[in-house]
Amino acid sequence: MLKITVIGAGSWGTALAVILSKAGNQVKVLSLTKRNLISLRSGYHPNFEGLLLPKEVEFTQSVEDSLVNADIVIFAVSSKYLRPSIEVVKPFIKESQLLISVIKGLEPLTLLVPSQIIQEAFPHNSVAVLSGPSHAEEVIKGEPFGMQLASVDLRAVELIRKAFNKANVYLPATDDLIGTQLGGALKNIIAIGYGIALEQGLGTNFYSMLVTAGMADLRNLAVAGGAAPETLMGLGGLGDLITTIGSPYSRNRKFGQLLGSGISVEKALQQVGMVVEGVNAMEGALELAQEKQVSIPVINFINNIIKKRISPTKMKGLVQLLKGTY
Ligand SMILES: NC(=O)C1=CN([C@@H]2O[C@H](COP(=O)(O)OP(=O)(O)OC[C@H]3O[C@@H](n4cnc5c(N)ncnc54)[C@H](OP(=O)(O)O)[C@@H]3O)[C@@H](O)[C@H]2O)C=CC1
Ligand SMILES: O=C(CO)COP(=O)(O)O
Repeated sequence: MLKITVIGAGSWGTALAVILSKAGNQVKVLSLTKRNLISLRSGYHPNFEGLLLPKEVEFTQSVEDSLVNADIVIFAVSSKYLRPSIEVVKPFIKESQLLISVIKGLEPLTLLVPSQIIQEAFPHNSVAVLSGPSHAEEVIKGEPFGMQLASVDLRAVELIRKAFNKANVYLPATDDLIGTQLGGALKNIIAIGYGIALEQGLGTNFYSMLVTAGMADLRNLAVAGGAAPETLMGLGGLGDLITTIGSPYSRNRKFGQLLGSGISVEKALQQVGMVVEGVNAMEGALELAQEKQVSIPVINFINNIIKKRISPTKMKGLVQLLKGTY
C-alpha cells in the first residue's frame, strides 16, 4: 500500500484521491484554502452533487501531518496557486518523495510549465506528470480513461503505475514532460474557441475547421517550445483536446459558450465557478509565440475575443483570417 498526498481539494485533486484510495492506497488530501473541509469531511464535495466520498480518503489542513509519511505527493491546485502552494509545503517535502504534477498551465513571463516550477523548487526530487483526457466527473465514478505519464525516471513510472494498478486507467509513458504539459495547457485555449463557435451555432464543418487549425497552432507552438511532435498526437495533446471540446463537463468549453452568448469575461468566469486554465494560459502562449516567432492565428483570434477586440458574434470571421495566412 502506497501513501499518497494530494495537494488541492478541487475537482481534480478529489477525483484522483478517490480512485487512488479505491485502488488500495492510503490517501490524504491537503486543502490549503480549507474552504470545503467541513463538507468534505462529511463525504460531500460541492462539485460532485449526489456523490458520497469514501471515508477512507482523509481531508486535512495540516501540512506537516499530510506530508510526513507520503511516498508520492501530487500537486493538483490550479496553476496560479502552484508557487504559493510550493512555498507552504516546501519545508516538509523530503528528497525521497516522488512529486507529480497534474496541473495544466504555462506560466506567463517565465514560460515554465508546472513540472519545471516544481523541479526548480525541489531539485533533488523525481518529478513526473500525469495529463490527458480525464474529466474529474467521469473519473470519480470509476469510468475507464487514459492519461499520458511523463517522467525521465523509470522507477517513478513503475511506482505511479503501481499506485494506479487497480484503477481503470491506461498510462502510456513518455520522457517528454514539456510536450505533455504544453499540449495540456494549449488545448484549453482551443476549447474556449470551440465553446464560442458552439454557442454561435456555426455548424460541424466550422467546428472541425476551427479545431484542426487550432491543433496546428498547438503543434507549431508546442514544438517551438520544446515538445516532440509525436507527444502532441497522443493523450496529452490531441487526446485531451478531443475530450475538452466534446465534454459538457469542460470548464473551458463552458466559459467559451458563456462568452459566445454575450456574457462578459468576468461574469463567465464567475458562472463557471471553477478554474478556467485556458484563460490563465493565454498570456504565456502569446509570449511563447512572440519569443519563438510562431504564427498562431486561431489562438490570437480567441485572445481577441476574450480581450473584447472582436465580438464573439464575429467568430465566423476566422475563415477570412485563415484565408489571409495562405
Ligand atoms: N477537473 C478536471 O477534470 C481536471 C483538472 N485538471 C487540472 O487540475 C488543476 C486543478 O483543477 P480543478 O481541481 O478542476 O480546479 P477547481 O477549480 O475545482 O479547484 C481549484 C484548486 O485550486 C486550489 N486553490 C484555489 N485557491 C487557492 C489558494 N489561494 N491557495 C492554494 N490553492 C488554491 C484549490 O485548493 P483547495 O481545494 O484547497 O481550496 C483547488 O485544489 C487545473 O490545472 C486543471 O486544469 C486536470 C485534469 C482534469
Ligand atoms: O483538462 C481537462 C480534462 O482532461 C479538464 O478540462 P476543463 O478544465 O476544460 O474542464
